[in-house]
Amino acid sequence: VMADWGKCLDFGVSIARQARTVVLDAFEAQKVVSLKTSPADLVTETDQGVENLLISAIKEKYPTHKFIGEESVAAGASPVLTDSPTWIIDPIDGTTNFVHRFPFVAISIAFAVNKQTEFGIVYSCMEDKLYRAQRGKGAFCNDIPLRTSGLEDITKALVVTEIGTERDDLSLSTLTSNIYRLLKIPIHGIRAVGTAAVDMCLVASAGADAYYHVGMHCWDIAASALIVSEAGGVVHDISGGKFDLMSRRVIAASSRTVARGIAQVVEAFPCERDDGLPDLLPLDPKVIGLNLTSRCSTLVQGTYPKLLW
Ligand SMILES: O=P(O)(O)OC(CO)CO
Ligand SMILES: [Mg+2]
Ligand SMILES: [Mg+2]
Repeated sequence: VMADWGKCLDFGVSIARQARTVVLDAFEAQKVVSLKTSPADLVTETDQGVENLLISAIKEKYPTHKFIGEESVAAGASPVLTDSPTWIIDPIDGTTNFVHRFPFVAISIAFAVNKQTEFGIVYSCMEDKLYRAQRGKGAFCNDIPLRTSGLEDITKALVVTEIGTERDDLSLSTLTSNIYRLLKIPIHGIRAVGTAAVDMCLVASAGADAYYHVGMHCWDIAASALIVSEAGGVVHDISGGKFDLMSRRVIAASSRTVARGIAQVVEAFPCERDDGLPDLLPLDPKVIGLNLTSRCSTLVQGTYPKLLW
């Protein structure tokens, strides 16, 4: 007998709605911003607050369930996916957008059992779009069924990717040469919304034809990967092979043909797996604000005068 996790999904939706009100309340306010892995990898008190709110609500209802949460991992928790029921949480996907008030931020919640995603929820907060999918039961946005575009011809594709937070030469040159080679195919265009979860939900809802990236974490893409496949799309590794949730490499597309076309031109840069090297994220993020580090002071002071710093 296959377990039906529908009740769990409903609970996830109800806490995502609560969490959205916290995000909305904080959106216009001044934010205390800290750094994680790079001068462009930001976190705020709201990220941490929303994650705590979600995890404590789930713990109360399902005391035996496990968690992989972005900010818990940043604080030292180990992101290992076991066969136990596990909630994979990104409390704010699009923190840079959130900090700048660029109005696309999402709460991403996935639920996996036996390492298989059973449901995914992506709440695009400012748009008030609640995307969800349950394995084998389709994908929806605000209760409207979703279907990918089905596009086969890559030369007509609108492709979404992210710029990411890596700022080393190898990552940046791979990132820009990938975009260059895609544009040279040619394709219709490249977009980056600033939240991988929403990017992939755009593929699920046919606003875009494909998404690819190297360097996202499982909490960025777990929920939306299921939403894409339940909407009739395909989800692959960047090589075109089988998707691996912990590998940080993904192509989500309207069709196998478009996915293959992207896999042919896109290269991966080395990227530590989520389950292999938990020390990737430092335990003690540097608080900027008054304590500006020299490597980010120009960026911070010169570019974002409206913020707390
Ligand atoms: O804002 P977050 O959760 O760090 O995620 C980003 C990763 O670059 C966008 O998906
Ligand atoms: Mg994220
Ligand atoms: Mg996040």
